[in-house]
Amino acid sequence: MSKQENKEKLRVYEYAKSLNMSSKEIITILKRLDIPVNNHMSVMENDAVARVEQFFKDIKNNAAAKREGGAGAPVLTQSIAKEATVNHFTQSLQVEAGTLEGNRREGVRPEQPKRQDNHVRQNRDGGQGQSKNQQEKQVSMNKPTQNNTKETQNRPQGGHDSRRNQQSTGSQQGQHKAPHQGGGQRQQTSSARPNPVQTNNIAAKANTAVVDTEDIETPVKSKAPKKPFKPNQRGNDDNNARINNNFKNRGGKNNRGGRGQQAQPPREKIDNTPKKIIVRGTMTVGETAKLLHKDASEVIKKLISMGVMATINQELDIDTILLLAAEFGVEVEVKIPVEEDRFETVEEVDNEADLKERPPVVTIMGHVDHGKTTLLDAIRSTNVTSGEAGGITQHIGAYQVEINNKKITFLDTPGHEAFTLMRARGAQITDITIIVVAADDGVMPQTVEAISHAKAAGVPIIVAVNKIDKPDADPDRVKQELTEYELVPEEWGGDTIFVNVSAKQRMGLEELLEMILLVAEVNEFKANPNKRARGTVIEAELDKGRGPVARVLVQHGTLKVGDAFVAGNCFGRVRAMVNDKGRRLKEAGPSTPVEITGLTEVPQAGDPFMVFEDERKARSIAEKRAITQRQSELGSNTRVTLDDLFKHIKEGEIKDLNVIIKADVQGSVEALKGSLEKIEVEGVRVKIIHSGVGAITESDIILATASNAIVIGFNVRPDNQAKATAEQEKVDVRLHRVIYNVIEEIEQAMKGMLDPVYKENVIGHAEVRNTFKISKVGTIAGCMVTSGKITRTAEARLIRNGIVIYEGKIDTLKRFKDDAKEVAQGYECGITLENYNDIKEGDVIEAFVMETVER
Ligand SMILES: Nc1nc2c(ncn2[C@@H]2O[C@H](COP(=O)(O)OP(=O)(O)OP(=O)(O)O)[C@@H](O)[C@H]2O)c(=O)[nH]1
Repeated sequence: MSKQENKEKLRVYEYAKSLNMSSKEIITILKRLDIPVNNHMSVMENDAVARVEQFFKDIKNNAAAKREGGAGAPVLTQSIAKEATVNHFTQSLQVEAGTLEGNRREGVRPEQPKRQDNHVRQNRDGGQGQSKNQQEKQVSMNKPTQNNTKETQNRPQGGHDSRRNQQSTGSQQGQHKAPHQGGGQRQQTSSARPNPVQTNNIAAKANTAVVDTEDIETPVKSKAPKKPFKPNQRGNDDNNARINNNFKNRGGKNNRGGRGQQAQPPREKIDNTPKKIIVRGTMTVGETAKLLHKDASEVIKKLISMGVMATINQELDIDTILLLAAEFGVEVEVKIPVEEDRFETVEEVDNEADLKERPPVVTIMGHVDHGKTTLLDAIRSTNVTSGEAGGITQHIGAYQVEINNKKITFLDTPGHEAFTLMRARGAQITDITIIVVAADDGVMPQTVEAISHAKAAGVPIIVAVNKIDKPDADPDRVKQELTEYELVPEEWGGDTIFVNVSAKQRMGLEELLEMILLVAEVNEFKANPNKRARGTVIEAELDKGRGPVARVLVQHGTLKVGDAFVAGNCFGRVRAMVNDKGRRLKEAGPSTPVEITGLTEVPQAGDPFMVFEDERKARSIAEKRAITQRQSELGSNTRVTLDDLFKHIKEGEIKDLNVIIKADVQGSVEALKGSLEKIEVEGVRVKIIHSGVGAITESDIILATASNAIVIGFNVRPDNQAKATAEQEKVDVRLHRVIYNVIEEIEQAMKGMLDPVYKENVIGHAEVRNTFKISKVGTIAGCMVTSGKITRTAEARLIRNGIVIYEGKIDTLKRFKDDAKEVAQGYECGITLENYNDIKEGDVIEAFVMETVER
């Protein structure tokens, strides 16, 4: 048999290791199954493996049958039944182990290996003349080690199958006759291993009749043997736990008397199995065993009986842990830790059945003086007179009105800056936007901005054409103008709702409110009121009398007085809660704006808000958030820039490149829009989220921040405020004067080919003093370096009478006969130019390098 073949055989110790069992156990099973086996080095035939596996299956089925027999019994009873099966199995192993050991001691071997094998083996083991038993015992002292585990881990489960297959193709004859032949490198490593035998451990081992030959190949010292063995001592680590268990399974010290024929029942073990464990995620078998107060081997056996072949370091998923714990009769509480300090990112999925309709949250936006504030006031007062009586209207950042027994929440701060600032802070609180356009003024720059902001946020738009009471009001003109921005009225075949109103005369307000309800109905805004509250801070301030005050929009769940909460980096407990009518509330459900007191500090508008179980928890989360924020402020920006655009595209983070265009004239805006929208690279397109004429303003930058956009300025510059904000928010602003350059830059960036900008750097000059023509080499210029230096890798230009007559690379650079990397000023050198020979005395060679410049 060749060495190669030998290596490919599956041996008992390898198979045992793959199951995280000892060779001894496998040998015992093999014998029990009447399969001829000598020792750990015996080759496992296909058939043998199959039969051992069948043996395990039988045990499993047996256990399952027992379980079924006891169906209906509580888990604990079932697991006891199961335990009995395993114990039975262990006991039978013990009996056989005892017999085997007895045989060994008497020098009886089931099958004597060839004498030569022994000889080979002894030589391999260092030729120390030890008897086989001794060697095995000593080897077993070098008990489980990380290497051992690693080996087990590295070998894929069922890895022996492949070996088995290989075996079947090779010669199978004589395997039993010469089990020790070959052995390969691993065996040799074992011989090189120091053998720090601990006498007391030898004694322990001898007593316990353990011959864990599986570790023969582990060339690592083990810590385990250093500890004197105590039968019931639990190992400090899983490896130790396994060793101890091995000892226990074989009877331990107390088995001394019965060694040979009889196995004593296992020592009575104090059952310290916990009633309940808390699981916070996947765990390894070893970790699970520790948590269950079990030996790893016990857990592994249990897993085998459940049909799971696992090694000590194998990860168990939560489902398996749950089943396993049930097998041991242990209750499990699964607590998956969420990143609570980033609670705004945690999406809570509610059952459809728990979701209840909630009032829509509406923001009013539009151009200056088009009547936003007047409209908000009109709606509020309309409702106060027609709706709830009493209460002093409070400004709490938002208010609710009721129409047709349905509520609508209006955010009190009109304007898209506030809206987008909120959005930039991650708060999505608006469900519907109302764009107010004065009928006498028409669409103005901020109208367009407002539309862009609403669209970027993906919020439905209702157009309120205001000031229709004015004599020069022309609502149709407004409709006409808005078609350019894809806001087409329904009567013209579009899907945008237009309502004519007069905020001042309070005309059309009811219709506007009804339309809001209609849009809300279509969009089905819902939330689960029966859970802890989550929302957003709309405003906050420090009140002289009441301390920090936050106006909060509850978005999910119900906020109650007494609730502990986190708002941004602040925390508190709801001391008092007031609504927009000045009424004290005990509870506030979804879409309700409330003013709360009980904070320790003042949060910021747009901060996320969430209730936690107690104030201590809230405090710790707020503190963590403060630290994280400080770190992220120090850290790098995550905004899209053209320079890292390709990376984002590649990583699939970007599907659209959001762009804001500002130009000097409308014509340029249109030209740029048209060309940029045509660009498509790898499925990524340019999306113009806003465009306009005029300087780049802070509002543009805020929109870019909220929408992760880049800003292109064409013949315009950012104003000072915008510049400062762009720098602070790290928004990529590109300024251009040539349309072609804009398009090329964007296209290249999307293709990941944004070429670095190069700058030429002249590093030196050399004057040609002589020329030599050499066949096959060409013209060598004998030069004197007159300034700087000439380097071998530089590019060169040949200058004759001030005119560049050639530009190319330096081919060779020599000092005398030797190649030189560089030659400095004042030294002579020989230079040849790549593919150029027409060099004349008096020419000047200018050396330069191209350097990349940071953009
Ligand atoms: N005739 C008439 N005037 C109106 C109407 N609505 C608002 N106005 C007037 O238009 C002017 C501007 O109204 P505001 O409500 O302050 O407009 P705004 O959009 O809130 O303005 P900013 O807060 O500056 O952005 C005021 O003088 C209002 O009285 C209306 O329906 N009809």
